[in-house]
Amino acid sequence: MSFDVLQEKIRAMKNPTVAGLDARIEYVPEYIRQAAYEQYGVGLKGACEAIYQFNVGLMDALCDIVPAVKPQAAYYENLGWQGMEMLERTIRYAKSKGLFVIADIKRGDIGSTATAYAEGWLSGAGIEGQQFKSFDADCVTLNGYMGSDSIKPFLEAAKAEDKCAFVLVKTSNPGSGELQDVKTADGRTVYQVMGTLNESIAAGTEGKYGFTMAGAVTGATYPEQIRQLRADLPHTFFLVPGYGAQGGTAADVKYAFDAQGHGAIVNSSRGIMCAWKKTGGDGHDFAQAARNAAIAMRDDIAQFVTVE
Ligand SMILES: O=C(O)c1cc(=O)[nH]c(=O)n1[C@@H]1O[C@H](COP(=O)(O)O)[C@@H](O)[C@H]1O
Repeated sequence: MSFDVLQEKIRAMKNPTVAGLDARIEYVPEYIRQAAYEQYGVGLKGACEAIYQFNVGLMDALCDIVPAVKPQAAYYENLGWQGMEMLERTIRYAKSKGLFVIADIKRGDIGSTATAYAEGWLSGAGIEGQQFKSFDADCVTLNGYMGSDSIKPFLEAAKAEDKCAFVLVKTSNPGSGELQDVKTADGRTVYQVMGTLNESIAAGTEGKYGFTMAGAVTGATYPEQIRQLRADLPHTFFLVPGYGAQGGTAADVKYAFDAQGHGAIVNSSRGIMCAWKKTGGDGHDFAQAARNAAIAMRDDIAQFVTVE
């Protein structure tokens, strides 16, 4: 249970960051796309193979400096069943390289349906009384705004295998305040209510670092809210997206960490994947450019946070 596995990896690499794998075909260098199209044709299959080659190159370049990857399911669903098959291969490859895999699926539904999602992404599909592995991620993102019964099935599925989940609390997007910042009768914001509910659902699952298996998503674009949530939720591990491409800085994300530099991981997707577009090259340097961007992000955050 809990976030111990991820926290250990972060400590070993002294790097509390996760590389997003939000693979759009436009992010893949021309030479990789052309090779895939020659073999498989211009279409869904060719695009999937190009993205897979790109993902593999990124993971090879990043796996000794970044502890985790976060493939966003939308970019794979976008390509139909072949995209989902490629996502499964991407997850398997990531795990073979020792990377912790956060499947960014943002699911949320009634209990029975949540159970089906949880089996699919974490514990395996239940068939004739047995569990058969499907996507087998280490962690998922959830939209828990349907309430605790939409989250609990994931925690049940995660428990058996030391997996975990991040639940949306205060998201990074411009519209997040429209509902999440609304004040309730007792003066708390909706995101505070969500964060507290989420921590209470998972109470008792704290691991050796003190964090439960139900983490929270807190966007880098709202540093004051992160600071408040860190104080409110001492047992909640934070996923902090919005660094880089969305404007979040190292000075903003520092509030997500506790005094030991534990309890949070910061995501960058486009900032790492698309780094090659800023080198002036033709894309053959994409892996080195991603690696340099990941190292720069690590060092940037290290100015403010020391992981003990
Ligand atoms: O759950 C998430 O990861 C997430 C939550 C949130 O509030 N904001 C947010 O940007 N994300 C995801 O984090 C990634 C951000 O990508 P970049 O802006 O390219 O670094 C995308 O995969 C988003 O779907």
